[in-house]
Formats: sequence, structure tokens, C-alpha cells
Amino acid sequence: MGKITFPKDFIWGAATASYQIEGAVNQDGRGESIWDRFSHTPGKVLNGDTGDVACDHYNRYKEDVQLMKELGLKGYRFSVAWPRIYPQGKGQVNQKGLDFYNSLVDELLKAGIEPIVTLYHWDLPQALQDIGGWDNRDVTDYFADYAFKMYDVLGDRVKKWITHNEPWVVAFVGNAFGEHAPGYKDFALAVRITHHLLLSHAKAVQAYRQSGNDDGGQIGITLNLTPVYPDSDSPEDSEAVQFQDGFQNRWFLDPVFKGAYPEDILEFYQEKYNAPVIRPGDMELIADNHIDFLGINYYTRAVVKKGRESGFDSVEHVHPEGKYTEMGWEVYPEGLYDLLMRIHRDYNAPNIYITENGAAFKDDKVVDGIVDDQDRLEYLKSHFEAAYRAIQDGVNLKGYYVWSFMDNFEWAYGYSKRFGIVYVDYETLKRTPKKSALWYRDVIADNGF
Ligand SMILES: N#[N+]C[C@@H]1[C@@H](O)[C@H](O)[C@@H](O)[C@@H]2O[C@H]12
Repeated sequence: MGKITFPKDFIWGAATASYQIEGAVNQDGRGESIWDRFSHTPGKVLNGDTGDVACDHYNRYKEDVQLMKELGLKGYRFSVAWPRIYPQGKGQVNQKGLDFYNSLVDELLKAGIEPIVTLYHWDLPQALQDIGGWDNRDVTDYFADYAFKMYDVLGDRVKKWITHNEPWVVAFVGNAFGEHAPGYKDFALAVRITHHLLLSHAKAVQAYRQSGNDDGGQIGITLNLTPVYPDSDSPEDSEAVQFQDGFQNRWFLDPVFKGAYPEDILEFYQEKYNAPVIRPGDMELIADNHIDFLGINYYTRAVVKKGRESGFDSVEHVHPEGKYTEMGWEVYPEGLYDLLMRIHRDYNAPNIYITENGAAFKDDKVVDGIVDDQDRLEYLKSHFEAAYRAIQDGVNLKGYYVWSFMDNFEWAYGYSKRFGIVYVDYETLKRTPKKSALWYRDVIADNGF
């Protein structure tokens, strides 16, 4: 592909999340989150790592914003830690928590960087988990109240909001697979939680429309979407694709864009788990609160075939020959093109942002003090090319936020996986741009490559 130039005003950014970078978990009145509890539970996180210090972004944010400015970022996606705002999840507000995010937003705007703010990136106040967490329907209202507070405090300057980050991961990885906080292994619980997450999303969108701060503002949701391909053209493998696509993608896309759950998956869940619990008016609330944009987190594709067990959910993942990242995820940029075209075709999404795309690699080659992450540079370049092709074919892609601005706490993998375009020395907390960051700086300056 020759030189490509992205549309004017395309937003080139980078993304992070509160628990993964802030640290300062006991500073300035922050309450405990489920990830504080989970990471301090022996055996849950590799090497016993926690987010207690992380990148100490809470105390170093001005330095970080300055580095973002030097890289020429046009946008920065971060999340608000709910427990910094409401230490108990509701009730008493923590002014110092509000002060931090106010200052961060002001620093970003001074640097000419547009903030896009995620309200929930997995750090639920532990006090709410203690009353059932997302399985307690009341939490959907507490979330809407928290969202309204953030719109009120930041909404004059923050004009792009994301309600939830990857509700599929929140529900299933945290409550069915047990690998994330709060660590349950209960599929019926996870399915119930998916509904409450979507209900809370709708209530937060409704609150935004009522906040008086939505003039020119946009609100959306970020979904981790994985295009699914069959291992063969057999009918059995096609059925496996249908289930996996429904389980991971359509279960959230359909209610958000069509106001109804996909019939095949809903029937399967109701029969097997007697879930979700849908009250009269729920689906109308979800249907009536339209989003202004869809955030897509894309990392890789899935290739599946019919598994050995019986049943609609009998799916076996296949790992084709090819290049893989340190997470064991196939490098498959074509999947981004296919995914964007599918969303454009099947859901007619208003605007789309890639709210996360990136890769973990070893980062063990250093040249003149700079991590020579040529593999990450090529990963990003190939995915940018796929995104460009999709734009050329009609997709309303308006921006791209690389995951991640800097190395950070990678959930159950702790600090063992590095996704950053900026290297973080966890002994000294020194930040050093990697080769990919310096290349990205030029891409942003030229709006292409
Ligand atoms: N794993 N992994 C990397 C990355 C994770 O660090 C983000 O917090 C999530 O939103 C999403 O899973 C993607």
C-alpha cells in the first residue's frame, strides 16, 4: 500500500485505564475497589502484582501529559476510578478525587489533547460488591448517579464519554471464568450481570441527555469485538461460528443498536441458565437511549470449529499458523477490516472509534536506550492500513486510540505483559518512548504514513 493519508481531523490517540496506571490507591480518600481486593488475594494475579503503585500516574500525570504532547497525541482515553469519586460507591463524594480529574482534563486541554473519558473500566467500589455488585440491580442506579456527577463536574470540557469498557469481559471473565475481579465462576450470574451492565449503560446515556452538558457532546460504549471465522466450511463449524459470534459480539451489539437480544443466544441462556432477568420496560430503556458512537476494542480474531461436546455452545478454538503476540493472540489485521465492514453493514453504526488496539511483545531489544519494538510498530502499521481500507470503503471511523500509552498493570498478568508505546521502568517509574512511539509521532504529524 502506497502513502496513505487519513481524513482531516482524524483523532490519533492512546488509551489507559485508572486501575492500570494510577497507583496511589490509599491516597486522597480513594475507596477500595474490587481490583484492590482481588489483586491482594493470593494466587489471583501473576507474581502477586497489584495496582497499589502501578505507574503512579496519580502523582505524575503532569509529566505524562507533557510526554503525550511531545508525541503529538490528538486524543487521550482514560477512565475515572469510581472509588475515587464515591469511596463507598454512593453517598458521600470525595472532593479530592474530583479535583484530580479536573486537573488532568485541564492539563490535557492546555496540551491541545482531547480527552475521551470511560466511566467504568472495571474498578467497581468494593462497598458495592459487598451488596452484590453488578448482580444487584440497584447498582445500575448508583452507576447512573456517579455518571451524572462526572458529567456535571467535567462535562463543560469533556465532550466524549464512554459508559462501559468491555462489558463482556466484566461479566464473563470476572464472574464466569473467575480470572478477573471479583473472581466468580458462575455462568448464570455472568448472564444476569450482562443485562444489568446494559441497563446501567442506558441509564447513564439517559442521564447524559438530561445533564445539560451534552451540547455537542457524544456518548457511546466500548465493546471488545472479535470477528469469528470457521475452521472449515462444514455446517457444524458454521454453527460454532454462529454461537461464538452471538456469545461474544451480538449479545451486546444487538441490544445497543437494535434494542433486543439476539433470539438464538437469549433462548439458549434462558433454557440453560434461566437468565437474564428482564423486567418490563428494560428493553425499551435500552432501545430508547441511542449512542452517538461505538467504541471498538480490537485485538485479534477467533477461528472455531464444532467441539466434541453436544449442544449449541459446543465450540473449540483453533490456532492457525502465523504470528502471535505475548498474550497468545494471533496478529490478524484483516480481522479489523472485516469487523469494521460488518459493523457498518449490519449495524449502521453512526460513528466508530477504535478505542483500543495494540499488542504485548517481549520488548527485550534495546538500541541506544530505546526499546526497539519493531514488532509492535509493524502490528500497528498493518492495523492502521486495515482501518484505512475500511474508511475508504465507507466506514465512519473517526479515531484510533492505541492500547496503551504506557506499559501498565495488565490485570491477572500483572506487570509481565507490556502493551505500551512508552516503556515504564517499574523500579524507577521512568518513562521512555519506544521506537513505536517515535514512529507513531510521525504518523500523527503526517496524518498517515
Ligand atoms: N489484555 N489486554 C489488553 C487490554 C487491557 O489492558 C484493557 O484494560 C482492556 O480494556 C482490554 O483487554 C485489553
